[in-house]
Amino acid sequence: MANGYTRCPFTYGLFLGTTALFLYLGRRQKTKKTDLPTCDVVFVLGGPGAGKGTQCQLVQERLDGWVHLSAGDLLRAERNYGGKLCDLINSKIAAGELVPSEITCKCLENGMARAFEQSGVTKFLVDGFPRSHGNMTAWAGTLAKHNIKFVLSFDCPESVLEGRLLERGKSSGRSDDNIDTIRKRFQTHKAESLPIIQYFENNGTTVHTIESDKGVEQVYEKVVALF
Ligand SMILES: Nc1ncnc2c1ncn2[C@@H]1O[C@H](COP(=O)(O)OP(=O)(O)OP(=O)(O)O)[C@@H](O)[C@H]1O
Ligand SMILES: O=c1ccn([C@@H]2O[C@H](COP(=O)(O)O)[C@@H](O)[C@H]2O)c(=O)[nH]1
Ligand SMILES: [Mg+2]
Repeated sequence: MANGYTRCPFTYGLFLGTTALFLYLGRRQKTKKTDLPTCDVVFVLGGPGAGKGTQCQLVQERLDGWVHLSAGDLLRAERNYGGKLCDLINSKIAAGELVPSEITCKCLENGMARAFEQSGVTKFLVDGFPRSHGNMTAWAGTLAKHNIKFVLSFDCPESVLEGRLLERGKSSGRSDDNIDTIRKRFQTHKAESLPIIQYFENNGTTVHTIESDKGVEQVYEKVVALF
């Protein structure tokens, strides 16, 4: 039987689109927190497989108050949620390229807000961000009030990184832990992320560089001395 929607597919499409947008925004609203206070932030950088996640986890477990937020993990969670950003995030990660900065910053902002809401924490190890000048600009737009204590940069030869990621790829299930994407991630790191270290050094933010081709506990000894 014909009704208004079958008679006018455009109106029907508009109705569906608007409903989907409201549902999406409604879901986002639940995780949005507007009264996040000024927080302490340490940016943890380094090539793919440099040990950012491993060391941040140790700091979170062993030092009081610090919370690990991996930009990559937050993006993977957003992708897995399956919202309208899913395909874009998925394709960028699988290609070893960077996700648009506004999306990453929104994920970080929501992640910080959630952690604050849950346990009142205000000290964050931001792992794997910023990775480009665009990331820096987006951070300055919405997250500038936070206090960047210092940058922790892990340095490790590419041959070691490649071996670690291939090994991790046997069980990680990550779409980017395969040799082609690993090499693309190295390129992205050199072209877009390494210049950010230089940027911090030139602009008065302290950068601590630690060689991470040592054992996990040896690296941790150097890391913990900075806190
Ligand atoms: N110091 C280390 N010595 C040997 N293996 C390590 C060391 N640190 C981390 N690893 C291993 O290397 C792999 C990559 O480590 P991790 O996930 O911490 O790196 P990451 O910098 O977060 O990488 P990505 O950028 O891909 O997320 C993991 O399998 C981890 O167990
Ligand atoms: O700030 C960021 C962090 C990550 N990405 C994308 O995610 C993958 C995986 O990041 P890991 O830190 O290795 O978990 C990365 O290759 C990018 O595609 C990003 O775009 N911006
Ligand atoms: Mg990681």
